[in-house]
Amino acid sequence: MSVLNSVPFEKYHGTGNDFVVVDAEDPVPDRPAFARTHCDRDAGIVPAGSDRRGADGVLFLALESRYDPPRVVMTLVQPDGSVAAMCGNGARVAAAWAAERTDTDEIMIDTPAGTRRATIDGTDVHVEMGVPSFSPRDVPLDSGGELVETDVGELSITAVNTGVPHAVAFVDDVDDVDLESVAPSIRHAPLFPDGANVTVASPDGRGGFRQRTFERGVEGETQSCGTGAVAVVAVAKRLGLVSGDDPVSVSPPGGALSVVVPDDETALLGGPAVYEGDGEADIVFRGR
Ligand SMILES: N[C@@H](CCC[C@H](N)C(=O)O)C(=O)O
Repeated sequence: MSVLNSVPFEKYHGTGNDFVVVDAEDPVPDRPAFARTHCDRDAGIVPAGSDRRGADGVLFLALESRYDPPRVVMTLVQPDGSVAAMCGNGARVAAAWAAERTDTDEIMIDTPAGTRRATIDGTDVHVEMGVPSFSPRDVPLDSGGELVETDVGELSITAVNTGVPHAVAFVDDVDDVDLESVAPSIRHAPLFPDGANVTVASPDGRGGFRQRTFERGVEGETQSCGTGAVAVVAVAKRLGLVSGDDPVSVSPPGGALSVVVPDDETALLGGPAVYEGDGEADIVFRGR
């Protein structure tokens, strides 16, 4: 491993889902190596102003401020070096970062899963997340039909794509699930040719849901997952647990999100995006 130089970074989190943010104008030749090294929870970077080491991913953001509304191209490189097609909390962070630089309250975010519109209101950011799909081609699933309340590993799951694939299981109490132990066999099940994020949800007693997600790419549980929160409400609607177009509160361990899943229109994800601190990160080649 050779360290040649450094780039400025900022750190943001969306309900505890935390990201190192690097301006794509600053060249980082080996992005997977950079993400593997700096996201490490034991040895990764700590920004000035924060004591949380490492991150759930690196957001490389390319701002195109000549457009109205301004656009930002978002590339999320995860701690295992993979690139995620979409990230709900990452998109909220990308919008907050771009809004800060353009003094606007509306941003278009270009992601591998499509272009998403975001609106900013103080620290709250709402992102249009697209229409969730249960189709085997979209999830994707190695199956002739949709996967609804089907036993896979130790959970009864429903598969949905909300920008990335999720296997969602409703349980009595999310705290009773040993996620690190039950999730990997589902995350790697041959049924999911691209793998899946594994999300469990239980009623919060107030009409919303509690949520926990084991993330592909992080290969562990995160404090929050935005595509997972949308997946919870999409599956809840599919199973008849909720109806209508009203916002539903979804609470991962890191905070509270607001989710709207209309029948055939784009879903909406809302919640805070918070600046944590900044610093300089070594540029790393041939990372672990
Ligand atoms: N934390 C994200 C999801 C990131 C992508 C996921 N790990 C994958 O690879 O599918 C979110 O907030 O949506």
